[in-house]
Amino acid sequence: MQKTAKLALADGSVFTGTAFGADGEVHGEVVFNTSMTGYQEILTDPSYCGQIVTMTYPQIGNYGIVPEDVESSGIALQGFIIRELCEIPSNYRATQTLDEYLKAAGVIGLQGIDTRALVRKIRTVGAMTGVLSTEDLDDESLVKKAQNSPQLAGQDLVSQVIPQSACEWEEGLSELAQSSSTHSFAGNMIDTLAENEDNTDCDFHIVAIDYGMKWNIARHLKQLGCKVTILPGNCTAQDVLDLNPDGVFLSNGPGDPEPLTYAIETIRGLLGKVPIFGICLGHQLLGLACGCKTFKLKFGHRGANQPVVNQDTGQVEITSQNHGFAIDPESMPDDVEITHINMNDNTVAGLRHKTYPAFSVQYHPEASAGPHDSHYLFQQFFDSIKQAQVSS
Ligand SMILES: NC(=O)CC[C@H](N)C(=O)O
Repeated sequence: MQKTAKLALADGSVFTGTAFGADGEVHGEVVFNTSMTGYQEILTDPSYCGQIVTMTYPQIGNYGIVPEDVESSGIALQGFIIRELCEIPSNYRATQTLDEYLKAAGVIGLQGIDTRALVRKIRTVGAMTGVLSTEDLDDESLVKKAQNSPQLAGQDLVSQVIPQSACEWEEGLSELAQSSSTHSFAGNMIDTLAENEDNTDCDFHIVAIDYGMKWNIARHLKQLGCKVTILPGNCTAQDVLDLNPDGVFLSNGPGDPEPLTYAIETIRGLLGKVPIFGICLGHQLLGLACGCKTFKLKFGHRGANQPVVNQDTGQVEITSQNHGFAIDPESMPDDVEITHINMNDNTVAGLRHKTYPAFSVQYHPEASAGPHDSHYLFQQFFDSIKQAQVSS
């Protein structure tokens, strides 16, 4: 029998549809993702912690759930909203339906609402707090709860998703990922996998600081031929330096970067001592450590076809993105420069320190899901480590 579920937003609107996945009630910031595929990678991306995610693509679940395609050990997002759930997936790799997966993970799903209307509202008003419930179906009560839910800005959500302890990461890219990368159409980009042949003579040690890292990033770092040690996002600069790394990677992660003062302090303690590469939250934290400020975007960038222009080459990369905050270009000190710009709204998509070997991007070169145009950034990190060894 079909069960009703409702989404109420802080602006007073209520969307009524059908429940799938688990029962219950959650609150979070309601955001949308425009990717046509990749719902499993989105569900398991820890950067969505604290958010209720709506997919704009109209049918979700049609290729089921594949155990090898997860990006972390669980689901950190609060709730999942779609137009239509596919109940009979068609995929030889799938072992479960999306409905079964969300039920087992205790995540509430809502389907059958007008997701276009919801997305247009978010685009007009901005990302808002909302409540998703299968228990309380009273509109007035739900709207009140949505209005009283905590705002995402100002919270430290990283502490909810960082690993408990350090570990060594051993897994490279899967055969499937390698073959799809080799056959990608990013013809004029440096092919990371082909370049790896040259990396085998270098025994570099990369420390990846994990603020809620997507596993495909760790796989890419391993694929460079490096030893990869993962440290929890609350580590100190001394913890990192004690491992004597050749390079430090700063991961993606959830929420507002500004309250993460411990992470900013750690990065300040590493700047100039070791080459640094940051992705998404890692990019924002590197910017903050260099003296930049961040601000909240109206509704963020979440999707797999965000065009970014590389300021060095003039080439456009089609990128995978998931962020709600960005670096304020006005706040950029003289020793930091912009390397990439988002072509949709001209926001900062990449930066580099002018004297220290440190660079970062606001988007996701590891894709998962998304295009492979930006894989070259991993090799760029490797090359910056090599360069630092030569000049030291
Ligand atoms: N994917 C990420 O690392 C997201 C960064 C940050 N939480 C933001 O929303 O802007």
